[in-house]
Amino acid sequence: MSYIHQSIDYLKQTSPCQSEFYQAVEEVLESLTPVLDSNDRYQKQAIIQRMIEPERQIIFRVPWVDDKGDIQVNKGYRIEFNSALGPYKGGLRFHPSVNASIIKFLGFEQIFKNALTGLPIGGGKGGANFDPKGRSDGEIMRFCQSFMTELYRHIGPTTDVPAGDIGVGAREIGYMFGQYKRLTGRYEGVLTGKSLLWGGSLARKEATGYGAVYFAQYILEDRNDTLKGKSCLVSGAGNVAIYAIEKLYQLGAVPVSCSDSRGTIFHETGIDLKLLKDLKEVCRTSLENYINTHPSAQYIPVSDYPKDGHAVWRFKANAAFPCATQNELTEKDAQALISNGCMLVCEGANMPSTQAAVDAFIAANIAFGPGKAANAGGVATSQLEMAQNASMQNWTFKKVDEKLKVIMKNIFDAANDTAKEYGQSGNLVVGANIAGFKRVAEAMIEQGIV
Ligand SMILES: NC(=O)C1=CN([C@@H]2O[C@H](COP(=O)(O)OP(=O)(O)OC[C@H]3O[C@@H](n4cnc5c(N)ncnc54)[C@H](OP(=O)(O)O)[C@@H]3O)[C@@H](O)[C@H]2O)C=CC1
Ligand SMILES: O=C(O)CCC(=O)C(=O)O
Repeated sequence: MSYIHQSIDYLKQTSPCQSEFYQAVEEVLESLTPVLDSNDRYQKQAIIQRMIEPERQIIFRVPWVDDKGDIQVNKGYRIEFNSALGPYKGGLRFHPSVNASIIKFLGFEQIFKNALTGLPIGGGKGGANFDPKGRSDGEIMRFCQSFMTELYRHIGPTTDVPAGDIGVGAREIGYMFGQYKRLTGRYEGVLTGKSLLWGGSLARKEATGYGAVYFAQYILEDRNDTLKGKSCLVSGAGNVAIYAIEKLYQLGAVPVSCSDSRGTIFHETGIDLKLLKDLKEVCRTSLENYINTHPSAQYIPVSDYPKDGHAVWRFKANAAFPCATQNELTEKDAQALISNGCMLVCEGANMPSTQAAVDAFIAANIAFGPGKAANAGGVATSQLEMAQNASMQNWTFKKVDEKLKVIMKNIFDAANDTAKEYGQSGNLVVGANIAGFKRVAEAMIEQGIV
């Protein structure tokens, strides 16, 4: 049995029932075969065994009182996965589906993503199985305060710096920061994605979506093409999807869809971005309401989705940007996109395509930007927020956006050049995994057996 398969077997025995985590690990390890075969230092140093085991896993009770006076209890997580390159860095997800498998897959992806940015940040992730939907502002605040009442002792501006993810935006970061400050008496850059009024960075809110579209632009540039005039399917209707749509418009593309957990909107003439922001950022309501303003758009409720996939990917378009959640794009969806002439898929979300879908894209020579490279603009800009906090500066939007573009170009070049170096030209999955891995592995070797 190969070294890689032994490692995966070991993982399955020691961390049972964590399918998303195995999926993320298998995808990375399979790409590393040529590196491991050509360099036995990594095997001698047990780099893979060390990399797939988090440095620290913190799991805690989050008790809080709802508006009816009833006591609720949730499960909180912070997985401090790898600090070879810097303080643990990665978001917090509040969603009822959160469990150890999901947080570990996200934390594992974060190690390589953060390495690709070239910035001094290690990988971590956290969250809770808390469902913010339908909760009042007071309930959200009490939950966030209770969550931070345990988390605060594990984090710090030079040790572990959480941020947002699904279900965690500026409001939740605000409540958590307030509680951290109250508990520690310190006003410091311990969280990113903060409000612009008190320590946030301009362009952080936009960075993941914008970054994914810049990444798509660099892929196309390399193929002597552009986004101009291209129809684009986008899934999701949250932070990443909204700002991907905004940047697509700015670059002359036509985003024609968005989706939330209840349904999909397809609007052939282009998504009404102002309305989308109003529905999701201001009213926090369902996309169903979109068709009240645009009766010519189509709304497909989840109950009408194909059994083996997501309605959004069954429409015809030139490009696709999955920006909602993991495994939202199946093999059948990939086949539908390919047969409808889609030529680019760029992942704004973390691991949105199943492994079979990724294999189908690579086999069909579709330009494919994997999430850990394409959506790294968010965490990279979080590091720019940390740099501004540490130096007590506020940079302009233009300055941050310019840095973001350069970082995304560097990530594209690193993944593209590494793919070529290992004889897999154009395969950015292999290129990103190897480039990220080597940076972390070399740092781990230099730091000894820890
Ligand atoms: N925010 C960031 O900076 C970064 C985020 N990411 C990744 O991007 C993705 C989206 O995150 P973000 O936009 O921040 O999150 P948000 O909470 O802002 O938005 C998530 C969107 O996806 C929809 N969604 C979530 N879960 C499901 C599900 N199970 N089925 C269908 N739709 C779903 C939500 O629907 P509804 O509106 O109904 O809740 C919402 O529209 C995630 O994979 C995240 O890990 C990656 C890098 C950075
Ligand atoms: O901004 C950050 O620190 C984290 C972003 C994130 O969670 C991610 O890249 O998936």
